[in-house]
Amino acid sequence: MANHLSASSPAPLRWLRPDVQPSFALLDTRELFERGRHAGRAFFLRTPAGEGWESEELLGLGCAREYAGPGALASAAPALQALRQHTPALPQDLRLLAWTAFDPTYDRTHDTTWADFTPQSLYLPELLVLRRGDHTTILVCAASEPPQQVFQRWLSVLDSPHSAPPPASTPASSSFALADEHRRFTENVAHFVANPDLGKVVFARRDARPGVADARMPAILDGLHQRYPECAIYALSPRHGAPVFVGATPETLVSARDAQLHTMALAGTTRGRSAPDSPERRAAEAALLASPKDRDEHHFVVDMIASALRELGAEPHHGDAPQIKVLANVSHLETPVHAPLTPAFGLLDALDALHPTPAVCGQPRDQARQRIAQREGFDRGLYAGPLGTMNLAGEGRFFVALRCGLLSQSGTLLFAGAGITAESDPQVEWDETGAKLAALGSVLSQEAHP
Ligand SMILES: C=C(O[C@@H]1C=C(C(=O)O)C=C[C@H]1O)C(=O)O
Repeated sequence: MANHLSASSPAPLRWLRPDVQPSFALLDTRELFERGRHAGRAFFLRTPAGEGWESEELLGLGCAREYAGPGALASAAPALQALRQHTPALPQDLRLLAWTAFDPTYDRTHDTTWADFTPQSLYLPELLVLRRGDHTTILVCAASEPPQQVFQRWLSVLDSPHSAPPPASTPASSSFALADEHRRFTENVAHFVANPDLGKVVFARRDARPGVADARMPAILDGLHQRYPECAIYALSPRHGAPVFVGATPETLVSARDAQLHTMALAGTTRGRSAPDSPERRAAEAALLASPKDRDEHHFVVDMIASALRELGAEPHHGDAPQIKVLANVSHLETPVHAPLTPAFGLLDALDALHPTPAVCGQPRDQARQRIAQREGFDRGLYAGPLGTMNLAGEGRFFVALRCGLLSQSGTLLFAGAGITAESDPQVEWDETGAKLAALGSVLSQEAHP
């Protein structure tokens, strides 16, 4: 179970690097996620090569130590330093896994969709499996039990293909009138356009899909990877039997590696209604590059990222004009932003300063976040929040959890949003969210009729 530690009580951690490759090391990481999630917390992340990183697959099972609750990420640095001091020779390749809700202060009283997910967590899993090409690293961390015992426990879970099905989980969509979704979203957009009192606001909406059979999880993760090879594919189940938050995101929130910080502005979207590289998609991308509405929407994000980094003491660099990021379902405007890291700030400081960018929230940020909480009508939970991993040297990669859904046996709740400015058209924005929902939606439909 998780133990909540403050920096002042840094109990030493025990760890183990098994010297024999266990039998499960031969199995697909997605299959291990499926087996492991029936026994405890499970986190899967497949990241593409880029920003100085090789592509890798990571699986974290269980939780040996957790820093949870408000400000968990922002205030973690001293706690981690204490942990390193009190646990000699902690391996550098150990990973902390983390997520933050889009709005950790959102009042969940009337919306229990995300009840299983603590709004913020930074934690060390009990079992970490890291795969890069043919190379697999396995690390075990233990808070109180001997690490060998923790390892044996996970071995017996992972060696058995017949994991017990989870108990019936909270029906993800039960408390919502999804029928109202179109009316609420388009009214929100129309209302904003009639009185554009902010530069930009991002409104989201949901959709539901039927449940998928339990054992289909590995196939869903594989389907996402096949269709979105340039995206980070993620799945998180916070405890035994909880719903699984799953998605394929194209958006890096922040990455720190080799003294360089990387982030991006990703905003401005075209559906193209056709395959990447088709003449029709190319024409839509040219129109996107020339669209003042999309360029405006994009520039809010570039400007905010650059000024947030400058406030941290960084010197950000980026190109003058956006490029096109092509995905199977949509194309986006993208501006990569880089900055040398300095001793004055680290990855978690940058994450705290950048989230939420106007790509998922709006500008000015606080007013936009308030507007979303007042008008959107549901808890975004982890949708549009940061999700990623970091090593103990402070290098890591965090993504914006987009193109996602909350899967339970009773159904899947999908989430997507669109940047709204004074020039927005409600139905066009609705259609854009439809194309974004299809990222996971199309893979789920394939899985329903394999
Ligand atoms: C909000 C989402 O996507 C974000 C909004 C975009 C836009 O408005 O054009 C584009 C990329 C993302 O930064 C989403 O996928 O739900």
